[in-house]
Amino acid sequence: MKLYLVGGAVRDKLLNYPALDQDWLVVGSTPEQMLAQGYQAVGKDFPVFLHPKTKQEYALARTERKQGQGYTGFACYFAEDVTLEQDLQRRDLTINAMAMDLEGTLHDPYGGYSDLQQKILRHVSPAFAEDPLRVLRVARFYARYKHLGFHIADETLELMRQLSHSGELQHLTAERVWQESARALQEQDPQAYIEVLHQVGALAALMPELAKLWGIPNPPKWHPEIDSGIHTLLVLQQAALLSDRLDVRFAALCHDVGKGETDPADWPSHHGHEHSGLPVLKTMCERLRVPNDCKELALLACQYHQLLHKALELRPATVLKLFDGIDLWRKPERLKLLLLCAVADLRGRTGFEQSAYPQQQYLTDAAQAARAVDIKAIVASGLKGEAIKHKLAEHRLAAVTLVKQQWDLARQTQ
Ligand SMILES: Nc1ccn([C@@H]2O[C@H](COP(=O)(O)OP(=O)(O)OP(=O)(O)O)[C@@H](O)[C@H]2O)c(=O)n1
Repeated sequence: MKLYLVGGAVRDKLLNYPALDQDWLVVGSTPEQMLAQGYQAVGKDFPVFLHPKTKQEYALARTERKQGQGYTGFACYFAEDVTLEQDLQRRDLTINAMAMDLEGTLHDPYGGYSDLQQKILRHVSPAFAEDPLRVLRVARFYARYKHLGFHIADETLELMRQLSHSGELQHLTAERVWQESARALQEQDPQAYIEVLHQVGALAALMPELAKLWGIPNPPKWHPEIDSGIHTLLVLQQAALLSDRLDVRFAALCHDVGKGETDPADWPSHHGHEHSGLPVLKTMCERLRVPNDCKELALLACQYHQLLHKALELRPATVLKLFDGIDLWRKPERLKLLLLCAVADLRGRTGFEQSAYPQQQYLTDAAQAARAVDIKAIVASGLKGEAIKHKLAEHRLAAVTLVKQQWDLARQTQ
């Protein structure tokens, strides 16, 4: 039997990019031989084994043929006679279809090295279409390597377009779509993932609530970029500069879904989009089985982003209502995360990329003052039940009022 390092590990080694895991390919072996050598079988559908010591993955060379629709319809053939070239041919991109043997020799039958040097994401063969998730994978690799100058080959974009319009994406499970999207959102250029999905029609198939935003105008005074879809991409880009967190990036992506609900007669204004977006976003998150932390932050960003922008004009009582609404008291970190989305929302407009956002410091100061109110002292004063709640609210209001007075004074003297 012969062993090869394959896939992402080879690609990232040649790119000098940090690789997370190492996948090995075994040519000329059988499950029985692998088990006899102490490997542990883990693959349910494919012949994959864990090395007894390193626990790295070793897969037997295989060919695959799609049967029927969706992910589960695969006929997988593995036997001692499956060659390296055959196994590499069933893979998605040429840069993922290279192998390196234990002597360090590169095996590259499909031109992966040349594509890597020319920075091209190109599919290996028509077998690409056998797993529609690959449309999302290519967009994710683009989000990862765009800053290095990579682009997607025209013929691959065309294939992605055909797959997206064929209805095949509808057969992907929510788990696979979310897993791929979550990984993509954590890449260096997450907006590039959404942009490509939109370009090939995959966004309309998987997240129509977001795809709908393209073509919907905003007032040019506040949004020189005008289009709500372009704004969404810019906001996600800014969010990625501000935070590595998936929940923040997802919330930034979704904050404006309500604009898709505005009556075109009211364009370019979107009065009330913070509220009209909520049921739409909830449906989208439930369909995609978005984890609760991401879903909750996205719903709050949708509901409160406008109020955060107006923070400096709000009465202290309204600031407290905002704090109640986001449950600042039990989840203090939320305000910080929502403010990151709000900063991204402001800077995600052409010409506003460097804008200051004093609301961030003001609300941080107000929250700190409100949270510093000593509940124990109120309880110790002998008050009971509702009276404690009222006194607490009174003290918090006084604390926020003081912060507001200091801020107003500072702004007047500037
Ligand atoms: N739908 C898929 C999934 C995987 N692969 C192949 O399996 C390899 C390993 O897949 P995976 O670990 O998912 O991706 P990596 O390429 O290792 O990338 P990452 O760095 O994102 O893990 C890929 O390189 C590719 O050759 C594929 O062709 N089609």
